[in-house]
Formats: sequence, C-alpha cells, structure tokens
Amino acid sequence: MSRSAAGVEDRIVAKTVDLAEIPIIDFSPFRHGGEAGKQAVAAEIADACARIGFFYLKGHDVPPQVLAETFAQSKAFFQRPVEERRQSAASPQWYRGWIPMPRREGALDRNSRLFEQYRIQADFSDRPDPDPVFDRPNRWPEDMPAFRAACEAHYAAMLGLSRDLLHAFAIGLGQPEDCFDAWFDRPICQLSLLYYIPIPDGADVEVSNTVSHTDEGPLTILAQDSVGGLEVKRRDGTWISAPPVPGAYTINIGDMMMWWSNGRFLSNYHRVRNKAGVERFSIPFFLNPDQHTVVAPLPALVAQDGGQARFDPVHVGTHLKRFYARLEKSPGDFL
Ligand SMILES: O=C(O)CCC(=O)C(=O)O
Ligand SMILES: [Fe+2]
Repeated sequence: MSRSAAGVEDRIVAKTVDLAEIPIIDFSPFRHGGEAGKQAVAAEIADACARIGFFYLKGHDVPPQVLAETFAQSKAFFQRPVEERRQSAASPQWYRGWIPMPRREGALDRNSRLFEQYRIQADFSDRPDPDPVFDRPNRWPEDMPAFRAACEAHYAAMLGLSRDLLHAFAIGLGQPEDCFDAWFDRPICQLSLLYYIPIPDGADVEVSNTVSHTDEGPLTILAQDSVGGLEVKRRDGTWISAPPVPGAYTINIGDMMMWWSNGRFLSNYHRVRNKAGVERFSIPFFLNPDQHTVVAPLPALVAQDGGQARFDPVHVGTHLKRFYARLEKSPGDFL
C-alpha cells in the first residue's frame, strides 16, 4: 500500500517556527553593542549551532529593498519562456547561469529534484592564473540588466554579512575574532536563485523537492519567500519545519564550519518539501573559503579535545570540484 499524502511526515509542514528549536537572534548588539553585545550574540549563535546548526537572524542591516528587488528579478526570470531561460543556461563546463529541472522519468520520489536554479558565483576571471572551474565570468540574461544589478547587490550584501558572522562564530568558539579572516581573501561564494514547483497533490509522502543534504561550505544565508517548506533534522532524527520569519534570514552552518569547530557545531541535514500548492522562491548564499585553503579542525580546539582531531584536513578547491563533478553527473541536469 502506498503511503498517503496525509501521512505522518506531512504534519511537520508548519507555518510557525518552534523557537525552542531554531532561535531568532538579533544581530544588532553584535555590531552596535560593544564587547558585551558581541559576546552575548556570539554565545547565542554558538548554542544554536551546537544544538541544531540553524538559526534566524534579524537586525542584520541588509536593506529590505536589496532582497525585494532580487526576488522580483528572480520571479521575472523564471516566468520567461523556456527558450529565453535557456539563453543563459549553465553547462557542465561552465557551471553558472540557469540550471533546469532534471527530466522526469517514472514516479516522483525523494530524489526527483523539483526545482530550477540560477547560479551566480564569485568572478575572479581577471586573475593572472584563472582556474578553469572557479574563475569564470557569470552568465547573465543579456536583456535583463536589472537582474544582474540586483544579484550583484545582493551578493555584495551577503558577503559583507558573512564576514561579520565569521567573527561571531570565532568568538562563539572561544577564538580570536579574526581567526577565519585569512582564508576569505577571494572566497568562492555562490548565490543561487531557486524556483520550486509545488509537489503535486496525492504524491507519495516521501516526495521532496530537494534531497536531504548538508551544505558543503562554512555558512549558508538563506532568504525564503512566504511559502515555506524548508525542513531541518533534529539531533534525534525527527524533522521539523523551518518556515520563513519575516525580515530575518535563515542561517545554517555547513560541513566546513563543523570541521573547523572539531564537531562542536553541527552541519545539519535539511530538505525542501513544497506542499503549499503554489510556487516557492528562495535565495541561498553559500560562503566558501579561498580556493587553496585547507580546512582542518582549529588547533586550539583540538588541544582542548585532548589532541584528537575528529576530521581530516580538506583542500577547498579539490573538495568543491569533486562536489561540482557529482552534480554534473546527475542525469538530465542539462537540457
Ligand atoms: O530553498 C531552501 O529553503 C533551501 C535550499 C538549500 O538547502 C540549498 O540550496 O542547499
Ligand atoms: Fe542546503
């Protein structure tokens, strides 16, 4: 018997956030509240990262119009006919631009990937020794100059916020505020505009728009529209909703921050199930270190843990190239 859409897991599609699980943290004391403000915010962030790896951030000082304009441009782009979207398509050799949904074969399941995306990355193509994967110019829809302007403004705002958040993570780990800074000179960041179709009524309860995954880099700053559908795994293995909180970003740490913290912080599993019956838009910004950074547990934390490093060192560029190669192999990813 197939499980019905009204199965147990469906009940977790909640519209309100459980603040005991995922706290809303006000960032303004970190910037404007002196040393005590910094310590207090860093402690709240560290607590959330240790428990669940997710928190909401308000008081971030990102002007609301930066986000509103990027959402407006994203909607305008995804509403275009497919022939127009395809004009700025990514390819396995040029992983920037529009990435369609995989072609569907058979019934939907938890791996169906029910979303399209537009991927924008750092552009270091002016380097004397440009890397063929990382240092490419972005693709832009040529007849939508406002699209490019909005994405670039949003990217810059997210990069600025990430740099401050790195300071908060450092303090929360009991380390000097600038302990991560040297690894973020030319960070390989990515801004994705995501467009999720609704999961059809009556689909198996396992059907999900994205697979359950952790993020690769140290930090993801996510803007959600009002639809909801993001779900986060608790340490006991059950799923909870992480619905949008107006005016706040949804923030999670990824694998590299877990490695640096020697496991104090959790890079947590999450997924999207859009059961709202309408389209959903979201905009994650993925922070990654410089290409040649080697991420390994911070020595001071390893010393506190009796000399035991829980994770092996990882070279960022090699790791991300392997990750991109996996994405490229997914059948049907490119039209
Ligand atoms: O769209 C979302 O809410 C989350 C997206 C996500 O997890 C990802 O792109 O890694
Ligand atoms: Fe993610």
